[in-house]
Amino acid sequence: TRTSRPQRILKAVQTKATVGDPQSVITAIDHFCRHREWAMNVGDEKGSILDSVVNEVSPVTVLELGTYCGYSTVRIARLLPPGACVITLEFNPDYAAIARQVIKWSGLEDKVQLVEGASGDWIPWMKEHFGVQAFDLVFLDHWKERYLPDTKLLEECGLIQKGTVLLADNVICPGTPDYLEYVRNSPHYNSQYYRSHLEYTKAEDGLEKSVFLGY
Ligand SMILES: Nc1ncnc2c1ncn2[C@@H]1O[C@H](/C=C/CNC(=O)c2cc([N+](=O)[O-])cc(O)c2O)[C@@H](O)[C@H]1O
Ligand SMILES: [Mg+2]
Repeated sequence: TRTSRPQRILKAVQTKATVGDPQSVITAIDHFCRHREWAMNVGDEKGSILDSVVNEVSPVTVLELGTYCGYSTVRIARLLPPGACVITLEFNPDYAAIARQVIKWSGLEDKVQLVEGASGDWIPWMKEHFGVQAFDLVFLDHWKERYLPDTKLLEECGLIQKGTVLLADNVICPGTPDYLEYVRNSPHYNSQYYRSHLEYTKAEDGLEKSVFLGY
Protein backbone atom coordinates (compact mmCIF):
# COMPACT_ATOMS: atom_id res chain seq x y z
CA THR A 1 0.00 0.00 0.00
CA ARG A 2 1.05 3.60 -0.55
CA THR A 3 3.05 5.27 2.18
CA SER A 4 1.38 8.05 4.15
CA ARG A 5 2.42 11.70 3.82
CA PRO A 6 3.96 11.68 7.32
CA GLN A 7 5.99 8.60 6.30
CA ARG A 8 7.23 10.47 3.22
CA ILE A 9 8.12 13.47 5.42
CA LEU A 10 10.13 11.17 7.72
CA LYS A 11 11.90 9.69 4.68
CA ALA A 12 12.84 13.21 3.53
CA VAL A 13 14.33 13.86 6.97
CA GLN A 14 16.25 10.57 6.97
CA THR A 15 17.66 11.15 3.49
CA LYS A 16 18.32 14.91 3.63
CA ALA A 17 18.94 15.85 7.28
CA THR A 18 21.96 15.20 9.50
CA VAL A 19 21.44 13.21 12.69
CA GLY A 20 21.70 15.50 15.71
CA ASP A 21 21.27 18.68 13.65
CA PRO A 22 17.78 20.13 14.34
CA GLN A 23 18.16 22.94 11.80
CA SER A 24 18.81 20.42 9.01
CA VAL A 25 15.64 18.52 10.04
CA ILE A 26 13.61 21.76 9.85
CA THR A 27 15.16 22.66 6.47
CA ALA A 28 14.51 19.17 5.06
CA ILE A 29 10.82 19.24 6.03
CA ASP A 30 10.30 22.78 4.74
CA HIS A 31 12.00 21.91 1.42
CA PHE A 32 9.90 18.76 1.02
CA CYS A 33 6.64 20.57 1.85
CA ARG A 34 7.42 23.54 -0.40
CA HIS A 35 8.65 21.58 -3.43
CA ARG A 36 7.11 18.11 -3.16
CA GLU A 37 3.98 17.88 -0.98
CA TRP A 38 2.24 20.52 1.13
CA ALA A 39 1.72 19.48 4.75
CA MET A 40 0.25 21.24 7.79
CA ASN A 41 3.52 22.13 9.56
CA VAL A 42 3.67 25.64 10.98
CA GLY A 43 6.37 26.18 8.34
CA ASP A 44 9.36 28.49 7.98
CA GLU A 45 7.64 31.90 7.92
CA LYS A 46 5.32 31.41 10.92
CA GLY A 47 8.07 29.22 12.41
CA SER A 48 10.35 32.26 12.65
CA ILE A 49 7.64 34.06 14.64
CA LEU A 50 7.31 30.96 16.87
CA ASP A 51 11.10 31.05 17.37
CA SER A 52 11.03 34.71 18.39
CA VAL A 53 8.25 34.11 20.93
CA VAL A 54 10.11 31.09 22.40
CA ASN A 55 13.28 33.20 22.70
CA GLU A 56 11.33 36.08 24.27
CA VAL A 57 9.54 33.83 26.82
CA SER A 58 12.57 31.53 27.41
CA PRO A 59 10.18 28.95 28.85
CA VAL A 60 11.11 26.15 31.25
CA THR A 61 7.90 24.18 30.59
CA VAL A 62 6.15 24.22 27.22
CA LEU A 63 2.93 22.45 26.20
CA GLU A 64 2.30 21.77 22.50
CA LEU A 65 -1.18 20.63 21.42
CA GLY A 66 -0.99 18.61 18.19
CA THR A 67 2.43 17.15 17.42
CA TYR A 68 1.67 15.89 13.88
CA CYS A 69 5.16 15.06 12.48
CA GLY A 70 7.08 16.93 15.18
CA TYR A 71 8.20 19.88 13.02
CA SER A 72 7.21 22.57 15.54
CA THR A 73 8.28 20.34 18.43
CA VAL A 74 11.81 20.38 16.97
CA ARG A 75 11.61 24.15 16.35
CA ILE A 76 10.68 24.75 19.99
CA ALA A 77 12.96 22.15 21.62
CA ARG A 78 16.08 23.31 19.72
CA LEU A 79 15.76 26.71 21.46
CA LEU A 80 15.28 25.38 25.02
CA PRO A 81 18.11 25.62 27.56
CA PRO A 82 19.21 22.52 29.53
CA GLY A 83 16.51 21.53 32.05
CA ALA A 84 13.66 22.97 30.00
CA CYS A 85 11.26 20.69 28.13
CA VAL A 86 8.28 20.56 25.82
CA ILE A 87 5.38 18.19 26.51
CA THR A 88 3.60 17.52 23.21
CA LEU A 89 0.21 15.79 22.91
CA GLU A 90 -0.74 13.74 19.83
CA PHE A 91 -3.72 11.37 19.67
CA ASN A 92 -3.02 9.75 16.29
CA PRO A 93 -0.64 6.81 16.99
CA ASP A 94 0.71 6.78 13.42
CA TYR A 95 1.59 10.47 13.56
CA ALA A 96 3.07 10.01 17.06
CA ALA A 97 5.30 7.20 15.78
CA ILE A 98 6.59 9.39 12.93
CA ALA A 99 7.10 12.37 15.25
CA ARG A 100 9.15 10.28 17.69
CA GLN A 101 11.53 9.37 14.87
CA VAL A 102 11.78 12.97 13.61
CA ILE A 103 12.51 14.20 17.15
CA LYS A 104 15.08 11.40 17.64
CA TRP A 105 16.77 12.26 14.31
CA SER A 106 17.13 15.85 15.50
CA GLY A 107 18.78 14.63 18.72
CA LEU A 108 16.31 16.48 20.95
CA GLU A 109 14.57 13.55 22.65
CA ASP A 110 15.92 14.66 26.06
CA LYS A 111 13.96 17.91 25.78
CA VAL A 112 10.71 16.39 24.53
CA GLN A 113 7.98 14.37 26.24
CA LEU A 114 5.64 13.10 23.52
CA VAL A 115 2.36 11.89 25.06
CA GLU A 116 0.04 9.78 22.92
CA GLY A 117 -3.53 10.71 23.71
CA ALA A 118 -6.22 13.36 23.51
CA SER A 119 -5.63 16.80 25.04
CA GLY A 120 -8.97 16.67 26.86
CA ASP A 121 -7.99 13.44 28.59
CA TRP A 122 -4.41 14.39 29.46
CA ILE A 123 -4.60 18.05 30.51
CA PRO A 124 -6.27 17.19 33.87
CA TRP A 125 -3.36 14.84 34.64
CA MET A 126 -0.50 17.23 33.81
CA LYS A 127 0.16 18.33 37.41
CA GLU A 128 -0.03 14.87 38.96
CA HIS A 129 1.67 12.92 36.18
CA PHE A 130 4.37 15.35 35.03
CA GLY A 131 4.76 17.54 38.12
CA VAL A 132 3.90 20.64 36.09
CA GLN A 133 2.97 23.69 38.21
CA ALA A 134 1.95 25.91 35.28
CA PHE A 135 3.04 26.19 31.65
CA ASP A 136 5.23 29.10 30.63
CA LEU A 137 4.22 28.69 26.97
CA VAL A 138 1.39 26.78 25.24
CA PHE A 139 1.53 26.30 21.43
CA LEU A 140 -1.93 25.46 20.04
CA ASP A 141 -1.88 23.73 16.66
CA HIS A 142 -4.37 20.84 16.92
CA TRP A 143 -8.02 20.63 15.77
CA LYS A 144 -9.14 24.25 15.55
CA GLU A 145 -12.43 23.75 17.42
CA ARG A 146 -10.44 22.36 20.37
CA TYR A 147 -8.47 25.58 20.96
CA LEU A 148 -11.14 27.24 23.11
CA PRO A 149 -12.32 24.24 25.17
CA ASP A 150 -8.73 23.20 25.87
CA THR A 151 -7.78 26.75 26.91
CA LYS A 152 -10.69 26.78 29.36
CA LEU A 153 -9.67 23.33 30.62
CA LEU A 154 -6.07 24.53 31.14
CA GLU A 155 -7.43 27.50 33.13
CA GLU A 156 -9.68 25.25 35.25
CA CYS A 157 -6.73 22.92 35.98
CA GLY A 158 -4.59 25.86 37.14
CA LEU A 159 -2.06 25.22 34.36
CA ILE A 160 -2.30 28.81 33.08
CA GLN A 161 -0.99 31.35 35.59
CA LYS A 162 0.00 35.05 35.48
CA GLY A 163 2.51 35.45 32.66
CA THR A 164 1.67 32.21 30.79
CA VAL A 165 1.84 32.84 27.05
CA LEU A 166 -0.59 31.14 24.63
CA LEU A 167 0.56 31.08 21.00
CA ALA A 168 -2.08 29.85 18.54
CA ASP A 169 -1.46 28.83 14.92
CA ASN A 170 -4.05 29.24 12.12
CA VAL A 171 -6.20 31.92 13.70
CA ILE A 172 -7.09 33.11 10.16
CA CYS A 173 -6.69 29.96 8.03
CA PRO A 174 -8.41 27.57 8.70
CA GLY A 175 -9.47 29.99 11.48
CA THR A 176 -10.41 29.74 15.13
CA PRO A 177 -13.11 32.42 15.51
CA ASP A 178 -14.50 31.42 18.92
CA TYR A 179 -10.96 31.19 20.40
CA LEU A 180 -9.96 34.59 18.94
CA GLU A 181 -13.10 36.26 20.26
CA TYR A 182 -12.40 34.81 23.72
CA VAL A 183 -8.74 35.82 24.10
CA ARG A 184 -9.26 39.23 22.45
CA ASN A 185 -12.26 40.19 24.62
CA SER A 186 -11.21 38.64 27.92
CA PRO A 187 -9.89 41.14 30.53
CA HIS A 188 -7.54 38.37 31.67
CA TYR A 189 -5.52 38.20 28.43
CA ASN A 190 -3.39 40.71 26.57
CA SER A 191 -3.61 39.49 22.96
CA GLN A 192 -1.74 40.43 19.79
CA TYR A 193 -1.88 39.17 16.21
CA TYR A 194 1.27 38.37 14.21
CA ARG A 195 0.26 38.57 10.56
CA SER A 196 1.92 36.02 8.28
CA HIS A 197 1.00 33.49 5.60
CA LEU A 198 -0.37 29.97 5.58
CA GLU A 199 2.62 27.63 5.50
CA TYR A 200 4.22 27.31 2.05
CA THR A 201 1.52 29.48 0.41
CA LYS A 202 0.61 33.14 -0.24
CA ALA A 203 -2.69 32.92 1.63
CA GLU A 204 -3.03 35.05 4.75
CA ASP A 205 -2.71 33.38 8.13
CA GLY A 206 -1.18 34.38 11.42
CA LEU A 207 -0.37 33.57 15.02
CA GLU A 208 -2.17 35.04 18.02
CA LYS A 209 -0.06 35.58 21.15
CA SER A 210 -2.07 35.95 24.35
CA VAL A 211 -0.46 36.65 27.74
CA PHE A 212 -2.47 35.69 30.82
CA LEU A 213 -2.66 38.67 33.20
CA GLY A 214 -3.86 36.73 36.25
CA TYR A 215 -7.28 36.76 37.87
N1 LIG B 1 -7.50 16.88 20.94
C1 LIG B 1 -6.32 16.46 20.43
N2 LIG B 1 -5.38 15.92 21.22
C2 LIG B 1 -4.21 15.53 20.70
N3 LIG B 1 -3.88 15.63 19.39
C3 LIG B 1 -4.80 16.14 18.58
C4 LIG B 1 -6.04 16.60 19.05
N4 LIG B 1 -6.74 17.09 18.00
C5 LIG B 1 -5.96 16.93 16.90
N5 LIG B 1 -4.80 16.36 17.25
C6 LIG B 1 -3.66 16.11 16.37
O1 LIG B 1 -3.16 17.39 15.99
C7 LIG B 1 -2.97 17.44 14.58
C8 LIG B 1 -4.08 18.22 13.95
C9 LIG B 1 -3.86 19.42 13.46
C10 LIG B 1 -4.99 20.19 12.82
N6 LIG B 1 -4.40 21.23 12.00
C11 LIG B 1 -5.04 21.66 10.93
O2 LIG B 1 -6.16 21.25 10.63
C12 LIG B 1 -4.35 22.65 10.06
C13 LIG B 1 -4.91 22.88 8.80
C14 LIG B 1 -4.28 23.78 7.94
N7 LIG B 1 -4.87 24.00 6.65
O3 LIG B 1 -5.91 23.35 6.33
O4 LIG B 1 -4.36 24.84 5.87
C15 LIG B 1 -3.11 24.45 8.30
C16 LIG B 1 -2.58 24.22 9.57
O5 LIG B 1 -1.44 24.87 9.98
C17 LIG B 1 -3.19 23.34 10.46
O6 LIG B 1 -2.62 23.18 11.70
C18 LIG B 1 -3.00 15.99 14.12
O7 LIG B 1 -1.73 15.43 14.26
C19 LIG B 1 -4.02 15.39 15.08
O8 LIG B 1 -3.87 14.01 15.22
MG1 LIG C 1 -1.19 24.74 12.09
